[in-house]
Amino acid sequence: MSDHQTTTLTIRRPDDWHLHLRDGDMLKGVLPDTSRHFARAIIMPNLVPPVVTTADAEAYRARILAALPVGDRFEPLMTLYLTEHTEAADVAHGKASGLIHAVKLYPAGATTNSHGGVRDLEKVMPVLEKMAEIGLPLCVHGEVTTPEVDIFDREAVFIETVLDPLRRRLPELKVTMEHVTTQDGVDYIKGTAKNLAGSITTHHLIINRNALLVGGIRPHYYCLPVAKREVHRQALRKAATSGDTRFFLGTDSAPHVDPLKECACGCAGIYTSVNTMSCLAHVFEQEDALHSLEAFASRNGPAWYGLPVNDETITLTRRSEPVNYPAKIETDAGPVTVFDPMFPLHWAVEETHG
Ligand SMILES: NC(=O)N[C@@H](CC(=O)O)C(=O)O
Ligand SMILES: [Zn+2]
Ligand SMILES: [Zn+2]
Repeated sequence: MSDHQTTTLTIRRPDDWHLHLRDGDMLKGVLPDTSRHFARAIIMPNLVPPVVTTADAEAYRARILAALPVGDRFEPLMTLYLTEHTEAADVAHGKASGLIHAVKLYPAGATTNSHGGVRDLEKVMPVLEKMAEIGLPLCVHGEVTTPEVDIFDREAVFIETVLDPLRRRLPELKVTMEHVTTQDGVDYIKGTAKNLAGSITTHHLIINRNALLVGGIRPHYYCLPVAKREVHRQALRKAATSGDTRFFLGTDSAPHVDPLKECACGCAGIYTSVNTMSCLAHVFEQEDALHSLEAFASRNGPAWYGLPVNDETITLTRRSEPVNYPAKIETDAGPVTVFDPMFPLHWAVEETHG
C-alpha cells in the first residue's frame, strides 16, 4: 500500500482499446459515459447482426458519431467481425481506407453474440495471411468452446491449443489477446518478443470469482472470460501496473439491460464506462504505481495500434469524500447497472484540457 500523498494526477487523455457500444437506444444511452473521459475506443463488432464488412463498419461508425453528445470529441476505431466468409480484399480495403483498425476473432459460441464466429481456423487463413502482410492486428476472444473444458480453464487451453500454434504458423500476424484474465495469459504475453499484446479490463483488476458466487449469485459480476481465482487477479494487477508496453486498458464495458442480467440465464458483460478511471486510479494507487497509469490507459495502446498519443490531458483528483456515481443508468433501452467495485472511490476525473 502506498503512503505517499499524491492528490492530483494529470495524464494524457485515455483511450479504451475494447468497448461495446451496441446500437440504437443502447448506443445513445451509453456513449456519453465513454466520450466524457476517453478520446478513442476500439469498437467491438458483435452487434446483431454483426459488423462483418467494411460497408457495415462505415455505416456503424456514422451511427456512433450521430449519437455523440454535442461538444464531445470522440473517435470510434472500427473493427470487423471475422467470419468464415470474410473476404481478404474487403479487409485490405478497410485498412487502406483508414477505417478499419483490427479484425475480431470470436470462436463460434464463446461469448455474447458469437454464433456467427469462426468454427474452423483453416477457413480464415487467407484473411489472416493478408492481415499479417498489411500489418492489421487480429483481436482475439481467447477461449476454447469445447464442452469438456472447464470454463475456468478455457483461456489457458486456448493459448496452448489455438493461439500458440497460430502464432507459430503466422509469426508476422499482430495479435491482441483481449481481456486477459489469467496468469497463463500474462506469462504467455511476457514470454513473447513481438507481435503479441494484451488488453486488461478494469473489473478483472478488482474482482475475483468470489464476487460472482459468495453469499449468493451476483449476475452483475458475470462476464466472459469469467473472473478467475485471486492468484490470477494478482498477476493481472502486476502486469497492468508494471508499465510493460505490451499491456493496456480495454475496459470491455459491455452493457446489457438489467432484465437480461437478472434472470435464470443472464447475459455475460459488466458495464464499467462510468467509473473506470476512478477504479483504475484506486487500483494503481493501491499498487503504488500511479506513475504507470498513463502508460496503461493512454500510451501503450496507441503505440500498439500505430496511432499518436492524445494531445489533450485529463486530471484526476483524490477527494476525501467518496465520489458519487449512479448505481444504474437509465437508457431508452432500459436500465443498466453500473459496476460496483465494492469499495468507495475517491479519485475523480476533474476536467479536460483542450
Ligand atoms: N465480455 C462479456 O462478458 N461480454 C461481451 C462479449 C465479450 O467481450 O466477450 C458482450 O458483448 O456482452
Ligand atoms: Zn470477449
Ligand atoms: Zn468484449
